[in-house]
Amino acid sequence: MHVRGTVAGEVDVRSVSTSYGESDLAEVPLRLAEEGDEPTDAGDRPPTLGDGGTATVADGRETTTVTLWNKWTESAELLEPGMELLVTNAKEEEYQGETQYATTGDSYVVVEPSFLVSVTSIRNWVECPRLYYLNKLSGVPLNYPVVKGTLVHEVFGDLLRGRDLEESIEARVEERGLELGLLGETPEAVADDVRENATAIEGWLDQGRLTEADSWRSEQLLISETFGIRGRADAIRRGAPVELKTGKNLKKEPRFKDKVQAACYALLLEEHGGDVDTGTLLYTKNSVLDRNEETGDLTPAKDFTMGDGLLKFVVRLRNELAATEVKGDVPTGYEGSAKCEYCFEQDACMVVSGRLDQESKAGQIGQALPDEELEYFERFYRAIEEERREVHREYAKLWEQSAEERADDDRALIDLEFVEKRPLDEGRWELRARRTGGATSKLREGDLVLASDGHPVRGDAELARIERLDDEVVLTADEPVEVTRLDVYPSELTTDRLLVALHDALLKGDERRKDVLFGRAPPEFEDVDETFIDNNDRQNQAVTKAVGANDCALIHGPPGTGKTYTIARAVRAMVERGERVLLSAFTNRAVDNALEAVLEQLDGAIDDERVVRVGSESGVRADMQPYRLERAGDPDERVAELQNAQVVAATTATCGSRVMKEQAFDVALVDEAAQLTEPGTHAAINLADRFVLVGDHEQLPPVVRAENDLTESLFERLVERHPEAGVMLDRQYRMNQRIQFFSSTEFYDGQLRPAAPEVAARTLDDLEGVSRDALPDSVRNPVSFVDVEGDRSRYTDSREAARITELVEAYEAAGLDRSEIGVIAPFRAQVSEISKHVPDDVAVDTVDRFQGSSQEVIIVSFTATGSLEGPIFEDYRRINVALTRPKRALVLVGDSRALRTDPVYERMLEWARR
Ligand SMILES: Nc1ncnc2c1ncn2[C@@H]1O[C@H](COP(=O)(O)OP(=O)(O)OP(=O)(O)O)[C@@H](O)[C@H]1O
Repeated sequence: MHVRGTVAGEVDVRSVSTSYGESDLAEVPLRLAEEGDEPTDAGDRPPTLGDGGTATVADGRETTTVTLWNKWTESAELLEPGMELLVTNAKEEEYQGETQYATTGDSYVVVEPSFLVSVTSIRNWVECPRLYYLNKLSGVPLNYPVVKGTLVHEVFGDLLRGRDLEESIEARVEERGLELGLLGETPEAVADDVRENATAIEGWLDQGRLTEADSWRSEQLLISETFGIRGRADAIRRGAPVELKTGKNLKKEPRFKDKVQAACYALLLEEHGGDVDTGTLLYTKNSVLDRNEETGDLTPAKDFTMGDGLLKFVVRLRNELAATEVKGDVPTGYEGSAKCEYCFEQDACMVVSGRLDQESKAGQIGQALPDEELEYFERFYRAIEEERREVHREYAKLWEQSAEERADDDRALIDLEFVEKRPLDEGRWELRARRTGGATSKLREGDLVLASDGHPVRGDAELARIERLDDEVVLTADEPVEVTRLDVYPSELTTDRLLVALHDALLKGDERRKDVLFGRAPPEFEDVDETFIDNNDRQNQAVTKAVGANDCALIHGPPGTGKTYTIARAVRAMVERGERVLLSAFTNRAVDNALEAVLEQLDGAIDDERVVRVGSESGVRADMQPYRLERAGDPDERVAELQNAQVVAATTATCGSRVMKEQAFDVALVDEAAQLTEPGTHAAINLADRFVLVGDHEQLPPVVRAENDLTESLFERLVERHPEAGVMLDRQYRMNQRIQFFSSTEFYDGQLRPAAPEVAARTLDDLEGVSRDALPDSVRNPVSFVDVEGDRSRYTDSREAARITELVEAYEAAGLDRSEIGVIAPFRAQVSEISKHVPDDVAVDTVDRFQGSSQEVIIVSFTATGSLEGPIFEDYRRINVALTRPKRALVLVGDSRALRTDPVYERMLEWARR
């Protein structure tokens, strides 16, 4: 029986005498999880307690005592009230009329099981908890051993999938052309190096194949909901894990930390029904060594027996890590037994400890950062870790939510009909499935997803890339899965990069930059005596500031005010001054938009080859593909392409990649800066001497899961701190004057004005073949309100949807093309509801997907009836975005009685009905 619940009080740890001698025990008061809080695995349900049995009832749940015996007391010592605890295979005991539980010889004790620790983290932790922390802060750098290790792993996977050795080496080395170029390596030398390692693998595989019973699977993504561990095993042979190490090991036994890693996979496999009693470590370098020079055991493959004791030890290690993270503690190194004098990272460790003024076993060197910087670091470290917890909750939803719930939440595509699996040339697979029903989802072409045969955790699942997504789904994956379901794969990559950006900004950051960021010095500007834009004063001022900034400039651009145009003009001016420019933004779409405008501005001012777009093939828009930096190929050529580029465009996330982190720029221009968290902004501006942030803090805030310091952008903070560094663009080129009015008064102190009379006066009549006279009276004006008494559902409104369908038809009848109409709704459910009724070429979506774009006509569905609990669009900034998308006509559809209960919406109603 599994017992799961929340620690409800202090844990009592003590020793007692038993018939076996002295034993340790810990008594944990536990508030049991209710049935239904738990995954619905039959048989493993939490116990239902009978009437009489239990001691106290808190929060309507039963509190009981769970006794953890012997070594598990180590995990018990980590517990604090409020933490989650899971005990597997517990036994039930009656004590003074109360039902209690205790561990048995088969039990595992898991602290915070929903904190999903990666196998790599556990491996780092066993080496040294402090090392684990340092790795988190500084990320994986671009260096040859790392790249070589990746290559050898890739070739190993290829060999297992039956690819020819030479073909694999050649292809894999070619794929990493750019990285190898940056490292100054030649393909020949790298191929030799990889070949040496791979030969060991091949030889060993050939031996292995002698046995009939050998069954292999290359890489497998495994997630354990019981142990709270996830990872990707290099290979599974006859159900047991095989781990590849590119180093040497001359001992008979695998290294302890490697065993720990293999044991993690064993736990994962056992949860998936396996029974694992051995593990294999393959030290590829061993086979290269010269027998005459080295003594010891040169066999590359080392098997070991996976005892129960090791598996339990690994779970305790994991518990240590999870408890530390959940409490928000920083490891000191004293938790483990590693010796600092043997550690390669000792110096780095001391520097970080010294600068962040942290206790550490290695000691400290150097001077601590100023207090405000330390406070900033700690605040954001905590915020990022909270964000990570939210990502972990996303993982937990993979098993906590039913397939239908996930589909409704837009996190999965379910009920696919498997069509076929087809082997591809490189040993990979193409998987095809048909969509049944018209389900929409967040998933997009190019996304990495969990493809499964029914359940992403309990079934057969593998990471796959969506190649095509229409009526049919086409995926590529390393292993064939009979796919019937796709799930959004939560990723910690973004969180990891935020942490590294924070670390780099504070610990490697320039002092002058930090003086400005922390308000210790005002930003400085050079005089620039040149007119860049002659028909718009503020735009001209903005470019002047951007060009003349020694530190930073801030361009505040309300909707349609020519932000992109201004950025492009500034980039041209910088390029003409011979500067190297990084062009960045939060989304790929914004990067491509800005780049398009820059190319238009540059118009031959520099060679096309000197403009480079860094991003994945699926992320970059089709018309920008010619500028996309190809990663594969000849290292020298690839690296020259990047180094010679004078303008490099990439998302802020990509700016945190290993390749981009090696680049340096004179200036970084960041669009959509108000949508970026502070560390997210650092990722881009860390790479440049000066920076220009462009955005609008009255539109969408940063996209984060947790509610904390990450919700305010660096842009917004700096606009407040250094108003003198900012310029607000005030002329808009988009909206009819009536449309613009509400947003201008409500959000921009009435400062926003039409840039020209033609803009102010634009109506649908200007469009060819469109006549407003053909429209119903109620929507003839540029702004109108259509009152619909709602249907009282929470997230949908069928009456509004029906009315919107009629409106779309009316616009069409008046001569408007359907693609000129956009419909915005606050909830995904209402978006689906409306999409069912209106034709496909009408864009229907939530506000977030409309930011940065515009349409001739926008219809907003408010989806509220009766009373409002708060702003419908969560945040007034969202309504600002919705109302400023149209150029010529805006129709608000909603229940006026509900809207009137909120002062902002009430003013909006007055305006719309005027
Ligand atoms: N100074 C200018 N002179 C003439 N046209 C301009 C000027 N500035 C901007 N425009 C035009 O106004 C339109 C909107 O400009 P742009 O796309 O740069 O706006 P934006 O502020 O980036 O929009 P959004 O708020 O959606 O991000 C474009 O067609 C652009 O060419």
